[in-house]
Formats: sequence, C-alpha cells, structure tokens
Amino acid sequence: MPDSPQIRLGTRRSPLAMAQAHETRARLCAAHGWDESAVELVPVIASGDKIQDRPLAEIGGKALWTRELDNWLSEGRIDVAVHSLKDVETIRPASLAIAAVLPRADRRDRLIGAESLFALKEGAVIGTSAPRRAAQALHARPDCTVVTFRGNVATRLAKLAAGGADATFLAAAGLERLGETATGHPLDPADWLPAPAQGAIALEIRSDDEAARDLLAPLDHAPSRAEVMAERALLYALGGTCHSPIAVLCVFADGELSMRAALYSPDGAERIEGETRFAAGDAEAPARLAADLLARATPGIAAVFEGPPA
Ligand SMILES: NCc1[nH]cc(CCC(=O)O)c1CC(=O)O
Repeated sequence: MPDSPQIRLGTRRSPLAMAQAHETRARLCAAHGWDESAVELVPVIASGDKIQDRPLAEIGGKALWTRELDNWLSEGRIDVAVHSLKDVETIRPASLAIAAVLPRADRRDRLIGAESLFALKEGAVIGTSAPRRAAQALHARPDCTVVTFRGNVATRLAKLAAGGADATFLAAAGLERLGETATGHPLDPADWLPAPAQGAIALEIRSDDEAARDLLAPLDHAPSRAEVMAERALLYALGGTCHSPIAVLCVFADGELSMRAALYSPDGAERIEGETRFAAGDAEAPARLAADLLARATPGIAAVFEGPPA
C-alpha cells in the first residue's frame, strides 16, 4: 500500500481525456491493491487542444494529440501516456509501445439532433470535422451540408444547442465516459461503421520500460486489443490517415475476428465495402482486405487512399 506514486500517467487535459485517465488509475489500483496515491495523473497540454476552430486534417492531423505526450514519455517525465487509440497515428516511434488496451467501450457513433439521418429535414446542416463522418453523412443524405464542428464534447454539444447545426455525431464511448449516457441515438454498425479503434483506450510506455510493462499487463484485454490492432492494420495498409474517410469495425467472437470496412470519397458520392473473417493470429488478414479494397477503389476513393507506406 504505497504512499508515494508508483507510476505517473500522462493525459491530455480535456474532460474526456481526464475521465479516461481516472478510469485507468482505477483499474491500476484495483489490479495491484493500491490506493489512489500510487498513481499520479499528469495533465499535459496537447497542441490540438490549443487550436479549436479549424478541421484537424488542415492543421496537421493526429500528431497534434500525441506529440506532447510522446515527448513527455520519451523524456521520462511520465511513465504511461493514456490515449484514445482512435487519435493515435498508425506509425509510432519504435521507442514507444502500446503496453495495454483496456476493454473496449461502446464502438458506435451516436447521432445528436435527430433520431436518424433520414429524420433530418431536407437540406439539413450537419456539424462535424471528421472526414469519415462527413462522407458517411453525405453518402446517406447528399442534400445535407456539412459544417466544421470542433472542440471537446461539451463544446460541440453547446454549438449544436446554439443552432450551429441541425445534428452532429459523437462517439458513444466518449459520451458515456462523460456521463452523457442519454445523449443522442446510437447508429447501428450494420449501416454506420465507426472509426478505426473507436472506443478503445491504449496505454503507451517507453518500449524498454519493463517495470511499466509489468504493471500494465493485468489491464490488457486481449480481445479488444486484437480488434483494434486489426482495424489499425487495415488503416495502415490503406495508407490512411485522419484525412481518410474510412469506417471499419472488427469484432472478436469464438476465437475469430470479423471485419467489415467501407471507404468513401471525401464528398460521400463513392463508397466501396469489404469484409473478411480470420483467425486471431492471422496478422496479414487486414492487409489482404486492404489490397482487395484498393483493387476495387473508384477514382475518388483511390485519390485519398495511397496504399501502404513504401
Ligand atoms: N476525435 C476526438 C475523439 N477521440 C476519441 C473520442 C471518443 C472516445 C473514443 O472513440 O474512444 C473522440 C470524440 C468523438 O469522436 O466523439
């Protein structure tokens, strides 16, 4: 029952990031019989949090969420970086490693502002800055207009309430972690797939930090890890980034992974879909699905998916 911190968790400062850090601390304390003082939370300001008015794709993409935490981790100022895995680039420094993936929360998006996309009025305005959500929405409702909607969850809900749009999308996982359990309407993955690794919290460490690796090992949830790593492998093999309108869901059941993915042109006019089932140990399956999708890509899709990095 240590009094001084055993481990320092770095986190972004947004309410959602802090909720994820608190969840991680609770799981660590439960796994090791510690009281809260054993885990120090270290809030770090991410560059993405300082810029709220432009789409992420325009201002440098996902690295905005990870750069400061990467630096603090590499410099030994924290032992663990707590991430929404959805926001973590697929190509990471070799000096860092994902030591654990927590049990994945609700993977779905929720629509806020209408019961379904088809309940929206003709020509409705949808607030989002996620290229995936914009393309999916325009595919289903080409009459709608998409406007940029950034900021943390509360900011986006406030923008919606203030009339900045008729509807917006937020991840169910994030809403639930913030206690917004009744906000919006979950979208069925049968017709609205989420983002790669949506709903998953990943704990990153320095690759050579065996002490941190051992402390985090009991928190790792192997089925969740298998699902989200397969989704990230698909994104990597497509050459996807945060600019890429890709939706994917991989589900683990009975020792098998089932993956379904859809690629869009940014305007939502073009859409292709593919699916595959594979054994949990088959690390090449996502790349095979990616190759199949790329081979079938229409021009507007081929323009934004460049294939795997050389
Ligand atoms: N891009 C921001 C972001 N990163 C992770 C979540 C939610 C939590 C998660 O998906 O794990 C959100 C908010 C959202 O997309 O609604």
